[in-house]
Amino acid sequence: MTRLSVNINKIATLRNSRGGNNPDLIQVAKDCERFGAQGITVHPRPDERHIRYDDVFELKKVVTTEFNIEGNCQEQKFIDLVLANKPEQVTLVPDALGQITSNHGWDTITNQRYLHDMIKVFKDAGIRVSIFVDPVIEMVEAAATTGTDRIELYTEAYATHFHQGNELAIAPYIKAAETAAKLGLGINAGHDLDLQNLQYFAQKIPALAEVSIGHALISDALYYGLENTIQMYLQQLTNV
Ligand SMILES: CC(=O)[C@@H](O)[C@H](O)COP(=O)(O)O
Ligand SMILES: NCC(=O)COP(=O)(O)O
Repeated sequence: MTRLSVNINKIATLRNSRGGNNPDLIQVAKDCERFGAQGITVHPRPDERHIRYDDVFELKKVVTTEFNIEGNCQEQKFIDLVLANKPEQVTLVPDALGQITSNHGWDTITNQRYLHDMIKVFKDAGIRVSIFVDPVIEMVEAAATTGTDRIELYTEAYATHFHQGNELAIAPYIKAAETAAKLGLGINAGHDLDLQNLQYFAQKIPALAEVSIGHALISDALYYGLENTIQMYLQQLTNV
């Protein structure tokens, strides 16, 4: 069954908006796992707009499922943070500093040598590596020679077109996943997945190991409550 990793960036956004510790990020992470989350994902960005570097050290102490740290390894501070905390997984994302959110995968062809060397650093530390890629066959093929354990398919395009009624938007993701599986790569996915588009995606993508979901899930929790919401997302991943 595809694992659900809850991205708690937006809990930190709410906390930081008033400068205190409410909501308590660490307690929310523990509660997410208690409610059924099979992983906790965070994406500390250099401007610490939501997840702060210090949060990662505190989360490492309490996360008992799978801890997934996302970020741009072109920042030395990120490399040091990951190596100091040794999460189960690091997901390398090529975000520029000023981006409002992640909006593209790696060019695994032009960054082949760089990614190969960076991935080795994390794998030598015993950390599983996933790299964020667009559903483009050539990018998936080049990902396979970087040494990465997994790819994370960037799903914004799927999510956007799905909401416009275009289920054909899944096609490039199926081809990318089939190529990844043939090349021995694990398959994760994330960005803009939600209660409406998740089940169809999970049904169509072979061997989908993990989805990391944050923005929509935390937004849904405002209406349904966090425990209910996590259960609703898990339900979408059951028997697909
Ligand atoms: C890599 C990705 O698509 C998301 O995990 C990203 O972490 C979202 O970042 P924000 O929560 O800052 O939008
Ligand atoms: N890697 C995707 C992730 O962690 C959460 O993305 P989103 O659900 O906040 O768009």
